[in-house]
Order: sequence, then structure tokens, then C-alpha cells
Amino acid sequence: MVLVVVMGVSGSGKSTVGSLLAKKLGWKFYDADDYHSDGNKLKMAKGIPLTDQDRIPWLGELHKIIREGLSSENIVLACSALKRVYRDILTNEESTALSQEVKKDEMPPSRPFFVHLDGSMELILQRLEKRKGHFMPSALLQSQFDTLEPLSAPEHFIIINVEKNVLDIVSEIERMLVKSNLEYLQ
Ligand SMILES: Nc1ncnc2c1ncn2[C@@H]1O[C@H](COP(=O)(O)OP(=O)(O)OP(=O)(O)O)[C@@H](O)[C@H]1O
Ligand SMILES: O=C(O)[C@H](O)[C@@H](O)[C@H](O)[C@H](O)CO
Repeated sequence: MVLVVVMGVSGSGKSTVGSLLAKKLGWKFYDADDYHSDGNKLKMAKGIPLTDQDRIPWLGELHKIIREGLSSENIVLACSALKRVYRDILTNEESTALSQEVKKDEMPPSRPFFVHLDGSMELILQRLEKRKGHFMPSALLQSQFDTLEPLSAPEHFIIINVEKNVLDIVSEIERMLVKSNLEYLQ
């Protein structure tokens, strides 16, 4: 089965784009935000950036959920996945000592596709400041960009600028999936 990870800094649109994409494709949607511990949420709400140690258990839990789900369904995951090692933990690619903490299990044959929702600090800050009722303060946006490691080979990815509207972004991702000859139904 197929995994598409919609990633990027806070406010880039992961939840909005990811949920709409999953709905249009008829795939299962997971929002990584729903799996943050209360401690992590409290830390971010106080304006304190998460550390690798804060994120590892969270990513390990998401890895297990994805591995289980992929045995029977296609999945869209909205997850910041800011660092390469985080993406490796999610998809279980061997990389560094950090990922050793998540036991190596076999992963499904198809490679995950990453969609990086990319945009300027200025534009994303505007959107965060307009967003209501979310625990993540816009004050943490700089630390998100500081932590972000761009995707690189051999990761399979596309980069989409978030200046585009949500519907156009979702259509572009769908075109990418078709172009990559992914089976919609496996
Ligand atoms: N392409 C877009 N054009 C205009 N507004 C957008 C776009 N994508 C998202 N938004 C808006 O920007 C805000 C942030 O979007 P969203 O919450 O989906 O981001 P996120 O990456 O999931 O953030 P977080 O990681 O903090 O949960 C929301 O108010 C959303 O409605
Ligand atoms: O890795 C992180 O620092 C967090 O996942 C943020 O990137 C998210 O945006 C947070 O969940 C707020 O929604």
C-alpha cells in the first residue's frame, strides 16, 4: 500500500491539505498532531521548541501506526517531519543512532512519498497569526525553519509552494501520484 507524508513547518498547511487529499483519494488520514503527548503540547504552547528527545517517542508511535495501517490501506499522514532522521524513523530507513531507538521492522514494499509544503516565513507567519484555537504559537515558527532539513535523494518527494490555494495543491499532489504510476487501489 502507499504512504504519502505531507510535511513542513507549523502553519504550512499539513492538516488542511492532508485531510482534503485523503478525502479526495478515499485514503486513511492521520494527523501527527493528534499523537503529541500532553507534555509536548504544553511545551510548544509555552513557546519552547521540541527537542529530538521530545520527538522520538512521538515518531516511534507514528511509525507503528503507519506500519500496521499500510498492511491494509493507503495512508496520508500530515506530519512536520522536519529532519531527515525524523523521516527515516517514520519510514524506518536505517540512518543514524537516533533511529536505532525504533526497532527495525519490515516496511511495506512501496517507498513513501513526501510532499513538502514550502513557503516564506512571512506568508506562513501571517497564516499562523490568523489561525484561531490552536496550541502552537507563531513565536515558534523561526525555530521550525531553523530545524527544517530540506528533502534530498534518495527520498522521494515533491516541493509545493503554499502560495497556491489548497485545491490547486491537492490537485498537484494527485497528478504527482498518477505520474509516478502509483496504484490508487492495491
Ligand atoms: N494553501 C493555503 N492557502 C491559504 N491558507 C492556507 C493554506 N493552507 C493552510 N492554510 C491556512 O493556514 C493555517 C495553517 O494551516 P494548517 O493548520 O493546516 O497548518 P499545519 O501545517 O497543519 O500547522 P501545524 O503543524 O501547526 O498543525 C490554517 O488557518 C489554514 O486554514
Ligand atoms: O515537530 C514539531 O515541532 C511539531 O510537530 C510542529 O512542527 C507541529 O507543527 C506542531 O505539532 C504544532 O501543530
